[in-house]
Amino acid sequence: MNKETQLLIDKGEMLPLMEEFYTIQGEGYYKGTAAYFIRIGGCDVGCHWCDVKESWNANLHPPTETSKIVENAKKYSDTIVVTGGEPLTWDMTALTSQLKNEGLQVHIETSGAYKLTGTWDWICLSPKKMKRPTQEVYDSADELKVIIYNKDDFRFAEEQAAKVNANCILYMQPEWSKRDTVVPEIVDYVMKNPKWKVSLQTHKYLNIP
Ligand SMILES: C[S@@+](CC[C@H](N)C(=O)[O-])C[C@H]1O[C@@H](n2cnc3c(N)ncnc32)[C@H](O)[C@@H]1O
Ligand SMILES: Nc1nc2[nH]cc(C(=O)O)c2c(=O)[nH]1
Ligand code: SF4
Ligand SMILES: [Mg+2]
Repeated sequence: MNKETQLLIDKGEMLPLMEEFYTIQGEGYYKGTAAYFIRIGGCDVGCHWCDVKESWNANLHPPTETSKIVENAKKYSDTIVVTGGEPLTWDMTALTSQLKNEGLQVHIETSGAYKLTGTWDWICLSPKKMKRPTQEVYDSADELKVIIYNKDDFRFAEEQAAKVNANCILYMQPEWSKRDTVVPEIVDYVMKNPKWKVSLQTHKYLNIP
């Protein structure tokens, strides 16, 4: 990559764009809502069950001008979900300020592992054991979405719930490959601990992106 491109990426004026698609938000609070997804490449958190491992290597995704991403996205939806990869790998200031200038609602899906940049209407924090979220993300998260893969994840979920702000909505979401065993455990847990809600990856049941 040439120096000029690297400089623009450092400033958030270019981003490694993996894919973009108009779909229905499948997960969490906005489940069922039409939204345009911008998936930015690059993540070194390393979840072994990650369902988008192709996103991890940023070098495989073309550096794309942030202004072009915005010009395109605004044609599709009033609600934009920025995901990845881990979007907070990059400076989200330019992307979100341009999306906000277009009057769009801007949501993020993040592990919270890196510095919180950008202006967000909705922050979905999905914390990971390997790289813990920053305090700023705990303080700003609108929803906490803990992925349940095994029994220890219930303990981790409570640990994370103790760190988020009081208004944060709490979700447990089954890890997809473990859903048959984990869903009954989540159902039981949520009935016993009703501060939690269930989130499913409904797009996978609907066979949409
Ligand atoms: C692919 S991640 C990208 C955004 C960010 N890196 C993060 O982890 O929040 C988007 C969402 O999918 C969740 N996710 C990834 N793989 C999953 C799986 N196999 N089953 C259930 N949820 C999964 C993540 O926890 C996160 O909430
Ligand atoms: N439909 C749909 N909803 C989603 N919610 C979060 C997703 C993500 O990968 O960040 C996702 C996704 O990939 N597709
Ligand atoms: S943090 Fe997100 S993108 Fe990165 S490996 Fe974990 S689930 Fe995948
Ligand atoms: Mg997904």
